[in-house]
Amino acid sequence: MIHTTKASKALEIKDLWKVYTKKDIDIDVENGDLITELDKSEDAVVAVRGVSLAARQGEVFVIMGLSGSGKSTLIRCVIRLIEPTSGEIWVNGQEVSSLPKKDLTEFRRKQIAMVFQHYGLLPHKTIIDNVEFGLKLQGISEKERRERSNVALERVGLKGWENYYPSSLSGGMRQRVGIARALVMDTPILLMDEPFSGLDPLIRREMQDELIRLQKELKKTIFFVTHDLDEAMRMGDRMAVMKNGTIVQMGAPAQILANPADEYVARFVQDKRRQIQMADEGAFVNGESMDEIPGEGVMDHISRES
Ligand SMILES: Nc1ncnc2c1ncn2[C@@H]1O[C@H](COP(=O)(O)OP(=O)(O)OP(=O)(O)O)[C@@H](O)[C@H]1O
Repeated sequence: MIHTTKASKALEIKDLWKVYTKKDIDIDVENGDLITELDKSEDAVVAVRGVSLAARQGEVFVIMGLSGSGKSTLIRCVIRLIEPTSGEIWVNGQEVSSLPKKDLTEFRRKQIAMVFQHYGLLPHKTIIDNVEFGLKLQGISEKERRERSNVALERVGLKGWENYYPSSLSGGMRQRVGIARALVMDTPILLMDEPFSGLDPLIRREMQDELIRLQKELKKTIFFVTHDLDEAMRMGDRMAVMKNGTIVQMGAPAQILANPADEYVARFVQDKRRQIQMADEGAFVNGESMDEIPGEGVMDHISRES
């Protein structure tokens, strides 16, 4: 069961704003007139506007939205790869937003590992060297590095591939290395920015299953960005839908599907609702039994709502 006490919040974002500006200017986000000005200006982009959310320990929290809605900016602000304009970020009781720069490396090392869409593997290093690279930077002994990297590679199903180079691996396998590289750091939180977007649909599905399996085993808190509703529904315990820098709806995927808050969300979910309605009538979609489609209990919600 998921508890909602303060202590169970692994990651909390409070009223976060990010305004990209060409010039270095002070921005008071409370000043509505200024924000309206900036929205019109060609010299600024208000990418995230007043986002608040909390991911609970051990849950997969998905951020979904169309391209340009602010997902990547938000997830990068969490580890301050991008500096927020204002707002607070709390990770396991620590305020990240006010950490001095010198303490950021230590914070990232202990708390959060990130997996990107483009795996970012070092082409001239072997798979095992890629996986243990972060540990090496931390000065961990070679013996421990090897042991931990072997465990991580085994977890993602790449035992036996230690001494190959990234160029010998398929896209799916490279992303497994990306995940192993994050797991080996042994952080309680994983940030994943469209990690499976570049993969073929079948491989993507396989990777989603793999991550769900790993999640059950390791119980990490995962903050997962995607623009794909199917993926959001498969992966997410809860999800937030972003539009133009704000969260327009947040909740369990089944609830959102059943009761979209506005037209934007409704457009996202309409195909899925149709699929589920067809499944209820015993249909198959894309050759797949609809039993495979996640969101148990959704039809109950839908029929109650419609
Ligand atoms: N470095 C930057 N400088 C200026 N504007 C930026 C910068 N990075 C992103 N933006 C703008 O901020 C807005 C949000 O972009 P962001 O990449 O966070 O959205 P996204 O939902 O992740 O989109 P995508 O899925 O395409 O990556 C967009 O209008 C984008 O053009």
